[in-house]
Amino acid sequence: MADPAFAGPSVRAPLTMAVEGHDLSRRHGSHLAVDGVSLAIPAGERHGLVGPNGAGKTTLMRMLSATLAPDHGSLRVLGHDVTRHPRAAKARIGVVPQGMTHDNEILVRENLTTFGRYHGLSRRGAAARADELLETVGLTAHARAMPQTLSGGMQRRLLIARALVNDPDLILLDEPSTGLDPESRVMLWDLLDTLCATGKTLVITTHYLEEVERLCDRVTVLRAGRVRHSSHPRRLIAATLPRYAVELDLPAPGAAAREATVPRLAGERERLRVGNRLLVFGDSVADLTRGLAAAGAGDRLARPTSLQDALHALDRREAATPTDRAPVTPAAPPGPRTGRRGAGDRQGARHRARTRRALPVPSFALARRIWWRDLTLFRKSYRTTIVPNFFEPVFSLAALGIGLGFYVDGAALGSSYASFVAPGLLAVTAMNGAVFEVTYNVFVRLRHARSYDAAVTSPVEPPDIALGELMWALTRCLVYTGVYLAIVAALGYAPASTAPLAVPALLPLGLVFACAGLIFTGAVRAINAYSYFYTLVLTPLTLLSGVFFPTRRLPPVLRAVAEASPLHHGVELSRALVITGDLPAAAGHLGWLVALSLVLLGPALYSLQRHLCA
Ligand SMILES: Nc1ncnc2c1ncn2[C@@H]1O[C@H](COP(=O)(O)OP(=O)(O)OP(=O)(O)O)[C@@H](O)[C@H]1O
Repeated sequence: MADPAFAGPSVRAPLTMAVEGHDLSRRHGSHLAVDGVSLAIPAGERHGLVGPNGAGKTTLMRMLSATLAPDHGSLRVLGHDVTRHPRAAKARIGVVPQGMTHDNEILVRENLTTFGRYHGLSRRGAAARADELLETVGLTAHARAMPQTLSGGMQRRLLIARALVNDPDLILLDEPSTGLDPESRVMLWDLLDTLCATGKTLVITTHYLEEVERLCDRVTVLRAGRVRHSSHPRRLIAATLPRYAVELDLPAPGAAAREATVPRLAGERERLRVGNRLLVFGDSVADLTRGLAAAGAGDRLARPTSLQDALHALDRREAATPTDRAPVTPAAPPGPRTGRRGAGDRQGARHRARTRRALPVPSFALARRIWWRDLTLFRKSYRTTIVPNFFEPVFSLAALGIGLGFYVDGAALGSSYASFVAPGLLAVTAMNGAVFEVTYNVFVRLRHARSYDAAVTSPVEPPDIALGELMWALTRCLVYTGVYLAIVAALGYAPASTAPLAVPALLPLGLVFACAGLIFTGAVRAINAYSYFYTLVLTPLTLLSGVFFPTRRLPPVLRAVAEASPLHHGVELSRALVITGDLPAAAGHLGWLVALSLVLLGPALYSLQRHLCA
């Protein structure tokens, strides 16, 4: 826990405000998704965020979770400036996202232990916390299931458990009850009540407004990225409509015309048509009931006016008013404005530049947690991945080095053809062992499974993920080259005493290709693009970089290209250590590979940033 990455203050000072956001804006491309929102949420409050689809709720929630920086404005969450200290904020936040962002490659319980590790828990601590939370959300019996085999409601409960792993002070729930059965919803509400009783702050977005009435101390209504109203739900209702409502059906078509035919009820103060229903509001149940009886609709019961009714009424009034209405209750005192639109655009752009999140420095401690997650997966699936990686070079050596080599005059090469090919294939093994992990596997986690989306809601940042995946790629490189070299040595094709050095010496070659693969992964949109990477880059390199024949046999231009390639340097490095024991030659190639890997490392570490935190 000494690593500053797990940067939550060890003593949690009492806070009065959990969220303080001033004039927050965020664009997605040209679309202004959040537009000048100010939000002040006291610690311990249960705050609802509601609004129609596309209102900007999720975008705002992502800002609160410190995974998306505002373009403009200032935001402090739990006392931390989220653009400057996102890790410290995230260490104390729990996020239940809208989408199912489980890690579908590992078990239900491992999802929780892995996430606990991202939050800095020890292995034992993470395991104990996982068991406790599985019990809390009623998933103990499914601990060893794969997440995608759970029902939708159970998967959502798993997301809720994951959000609680770090015992957060602020819990952000983006539509948490979607897909839950009524019993699970009540269970969720009870759980949230229990959490709030311990002083936690909740921010919840939902389309179930009765949930907001039931759960929230305050509701903020967003529309088109702006705060329209912010108030206690019951105060908002009381300020908008009379206390009671009755609903009458207006059969379609022609509902609008039928509305006019419904006579005014006794006790009616206001009416509102919503679809094919007419809502009639009054201050007294007795008066409305009498009015209904008089109108021949005595089977209808008056009910308390709901938040949904109030929002319908407010929408209607706003639509009927040409200018924007002021909010019923301001959300928070607006912060210093710096010219958000019109003539202020240039100033806004300057401010945007200031509020952009600084690129985080990768944390080795957190990268190690990503590496550990990959190891967890590998322990389960190694039987399927190990075969191609271990045996492909061995088969190539048998077929080409030994089989085809029978017909090749070794005198021209200075050794048998098999001895010539064996160290070349060692370099190819290092390249392939490293590159596969950061291409297909990372692509799927980034674009399809979206498991990294979950990781970045913990203190893990995109460069930590990139570094962890590079470390895992190098681990594979080390294991595969080590085993292959042992086989080569057993067959007598590694005569030099320096041969064992080839395994660590080829790590920079693995790093070059892992970095290149990761940069490619950050750039491509479709998985099909890898066929170009493999067919047009890796295959020609394998065939032309001196693995199977000396590059001097190539035409001059092709030879110059082949000899500049990192694989060629890896092949020559491998031969120098495995066959001739020529350390100065090996050092030259090694230096070249180290230099190239250092050049590629920076872009590789930040290759996932724009996907995950932008
Ligand atoms: N990554 C993105 N790229 C481009 N546009 C986006 C992106 N994310 C959101 N938007 C757009 O920003 C607007 C606000 O989206 P957001 O998801 O924040 O709304 P929401 O209120 O959460 O909607 P819903 O209730 O449907 O979840 C929408 O118009 C949406 O299309």
